[in-house]
Amino acid sequence: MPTTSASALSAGGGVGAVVALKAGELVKSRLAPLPQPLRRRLAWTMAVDTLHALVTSVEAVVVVSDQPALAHRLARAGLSSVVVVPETRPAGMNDALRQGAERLRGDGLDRVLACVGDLPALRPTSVAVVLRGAVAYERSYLPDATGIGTSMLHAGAGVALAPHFQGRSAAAHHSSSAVPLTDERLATAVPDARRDVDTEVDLADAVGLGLGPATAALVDDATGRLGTYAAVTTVGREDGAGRAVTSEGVRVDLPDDRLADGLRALRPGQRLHAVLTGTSVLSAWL
Ligand SMILES: Nc1nc2c(ncn2[C@@H]2O[C@H](COP(=O)(O)OP(=O)(O)OP(=O)(O)O)[C@@H](O)[C@H]2O)c(=O)[nH]1
Ligand SMILES: C[C@H](OP(=O)(O)O)C(=O)O
Repeated sequence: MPTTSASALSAGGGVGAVVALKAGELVKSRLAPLPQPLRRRLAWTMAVDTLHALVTSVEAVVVVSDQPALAHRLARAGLSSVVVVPETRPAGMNDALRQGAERLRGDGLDRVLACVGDLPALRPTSVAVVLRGAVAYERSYLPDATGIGTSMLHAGAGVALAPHFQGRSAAAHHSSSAVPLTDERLATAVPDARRDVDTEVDLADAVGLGLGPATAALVDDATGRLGTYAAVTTVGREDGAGRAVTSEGVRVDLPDDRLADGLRALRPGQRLHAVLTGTSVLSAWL
C-alpha cells in the first residue's frame, strides 16, 4: 500500500533512469535459434530503442556495463547524453542496477526508474504514464506482459531501489513491498512498456505494437519477421547503388540508407553483417 503522499514524492529533484547491459556475446541466450551476430544485433537495437524512449522522458539516463566501447557506440546511435557507469563489481544485473542508482542519487536525482533493456516498442508517452502512476508510491514496479517478470521498478525520493530482477521478479518485487502498477492504477494500458522481448514470439508481439526505428530496421515490413542473416562482402557500386555478395556468392543490393550506425563510404571488399529480404539488404552493420 502507498505509504508516502504524492505531493511528498513529486517534490523531489527529478527522475533518473538506469539500465543494465551485459556484454554482447552473453546476451539473450533464449534467442539462441538466431545466428549469433543477429542475436547480438537485436539485443543492441532493442537497448537503443529502449534508451531513446527513456532519454526523452527523464532527466538523466545511466547504463551500467562492463563493455569498454559502449559510450562510443551509444554516441553513434544518437545517445550521447546517456552516461555509462563502469561495472566495478561483476555481480549480476541487480548489483549493476544498484550501482547505477547510487550514481543517479549522487548526481542529485531523487526518483530512480530501473528499466530492462529489451523494450523495443517502448514509447515516451508510456514512460510518462508509469512515472505519473509511480509518484503515489514509495516503491513500485511494472509487471511485464506475462505478469511473471518485471519491466520497470521505481523508487521515490529517499527510498532504496532494492531491485529483484530476473526469474519470477514480479513476485519478488511484490514480496519486497513494492506496489504493482496495474492498468487500473495507471488508469490506462501500457502494453509497449510491458513487452520485453526474450523470444521470437515476443518479438512478433512487439512488431504488432510498433517497434522503435533501430529494431524496425531488422524486420521485413512485408512479413513482420526478422530478415535473414548473412555475412556479406561489398563489391562496389553499380548504377549509383551499392552492391554486396553473400558467402554463398549471391549478389545483393546494399542501398546507402541501410548502413547502420553512421557507416559511410564503404570500400569494395569490406565484410559486413547484414539482414536480407530476398536479394536486398534491410540493414548492414560492422
Ligand atoms: N551490467 C550487467 N547487466 C546484466 C547482467 N546480467 C544481466 N544483465 C542485463 O540485464 C538484462 C536482463 O538480463 P537476463 O535476464 O540475464 O538475460 P537476457 O540477456 O535478457 O536474456 P537470456 O540470456 O535469454 O536470459 C539484460 O539487459 C542484460 O544485459 C550483469 O551481470 N551486468
Ligand atoms: C530481467 C527479467 O526480464 P527478462 O530477462 O526475462 O526479460 C525480469 O523480468 O526480471
